Amino acid sequence: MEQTPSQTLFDKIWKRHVVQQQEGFPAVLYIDRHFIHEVTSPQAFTGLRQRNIGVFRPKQTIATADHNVPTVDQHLPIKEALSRKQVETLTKNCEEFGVELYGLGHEKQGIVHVIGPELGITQPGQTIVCGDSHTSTHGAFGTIAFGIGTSQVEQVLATQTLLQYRPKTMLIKVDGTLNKGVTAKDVILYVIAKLGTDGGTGHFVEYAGTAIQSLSMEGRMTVCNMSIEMGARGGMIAPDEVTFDYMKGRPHAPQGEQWDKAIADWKTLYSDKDAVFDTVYEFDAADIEPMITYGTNPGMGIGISQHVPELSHLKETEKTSFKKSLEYMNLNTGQSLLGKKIDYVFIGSCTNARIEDLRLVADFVKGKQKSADVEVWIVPGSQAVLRQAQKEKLDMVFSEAGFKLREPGCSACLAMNEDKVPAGKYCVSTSNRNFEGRQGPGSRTFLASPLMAAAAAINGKVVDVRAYL
Ligand SMILES: CC(C)[C@H](C(=O)O)[C@@H](O)C(=O)O
Ligand code: SF4
Repeated sequence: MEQTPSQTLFDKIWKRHVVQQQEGFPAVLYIDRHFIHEVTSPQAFTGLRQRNIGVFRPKQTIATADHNVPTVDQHLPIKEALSRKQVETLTKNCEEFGVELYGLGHEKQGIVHVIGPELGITQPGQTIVCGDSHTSTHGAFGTIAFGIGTSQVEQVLATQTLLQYRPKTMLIKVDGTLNKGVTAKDVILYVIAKLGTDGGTGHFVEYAGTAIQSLSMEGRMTVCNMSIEMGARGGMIAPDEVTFDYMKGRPHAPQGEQWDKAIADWKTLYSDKDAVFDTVYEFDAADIEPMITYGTNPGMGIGISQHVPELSHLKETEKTSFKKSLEYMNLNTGQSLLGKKIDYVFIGSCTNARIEDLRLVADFVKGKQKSADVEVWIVPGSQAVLRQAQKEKLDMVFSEAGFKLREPGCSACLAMNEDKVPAGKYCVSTSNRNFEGRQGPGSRTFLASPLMAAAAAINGKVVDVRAYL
């Protein structure tokens, strides 16, 4: 009998989902799970309506309201007109087309990439799409998960399939033990700083190696979440015991006999020993220190003991945008960020607003007080995270420290609601993007881990968290 050639994890999942493939054309790919939110779904539903067609498999689409929701007084009508309209439109569309909605006030509401995994809707081996770039988060479970545009949202609603060219594959291996104070967020900020914001272009990444395996599911989600920030189509990690333990008993996870069957299948989801990737990078965990970004893209990151690069380190073509970026941030080349005074701290987003992140922060700030000059927002990723935080009395720890625990949503990650960092102010943020104006017009963002953010909140300036552990 002919032996199956070695396959990557990506190929194994991809092949299972190809409905049709003609040479030279995109594959027709079956989609297991489709998440939607209020920003990128309205035109898709309008398109269906215009063509007089329904949602082909409504049970495979799950909706939540996250980008435009306020994070205080969620029980009241949304004040801001545009946000209110977006959320109302989503509600109407879901009702009309028979899609389950975890809307504002629903106990399962939250950021789309937080609730999918938390409810067990995201499962190893699936194909998952959403009209949102950070759909890559779900890859932490060993799925092919990626963001799509609104016209593709319409395609998936109508057919449960998508036309896709097979991307190239990339292996990013991080071996070794993470240093004290170094978290999953630092790992991915480090990788992006090394590869640049276009380092992953055209590729689907698989993260592997002992440092990646040592991460919790929350940590793995943080890593996969930011794959898109280096231009990759998505990121994935082979499922293992950590994955299965996380999945077990979740509301939508398989039960009983189905569970055993699922586990047997999920155990086959890994890249074969001799599988060939188009591109391979290897890193040593020992080289990674707590990271911080200084510029206006997530690739502009440094270890906290390092300095903003000198212009002489850059290619001629990079110099202009680099200078513009530093002007926006009001920083200088060669400068250390240590001691830089800050105004806001945002602990939230689909990168770092899971219960583990909140626990880490609470553990660090317990018995400490925030700096009087800093405003601190903690925005849980979901209602479930909020409830769990309250159950564990983390809310008390936060309020004693002067941190405000708000209600779930995307919030100041992209400031589509009222949570905006004012112009010129500095914010240490656990989110994934530091673009110009991302957290509000003129706002300045330092991306970092929840630990680094918590330490900045207490000290009122950028510090090396390792000095406080
Ligand atoms: C609004 C949405 C389309 C967008 C995305 O695709 O990522 C947002 O979630 C973001 O993080 O910028
Ligand atoms: S939390 Fe931020 S990155 Fe995540 S989906 Fe919302 S806006 Fe996008």
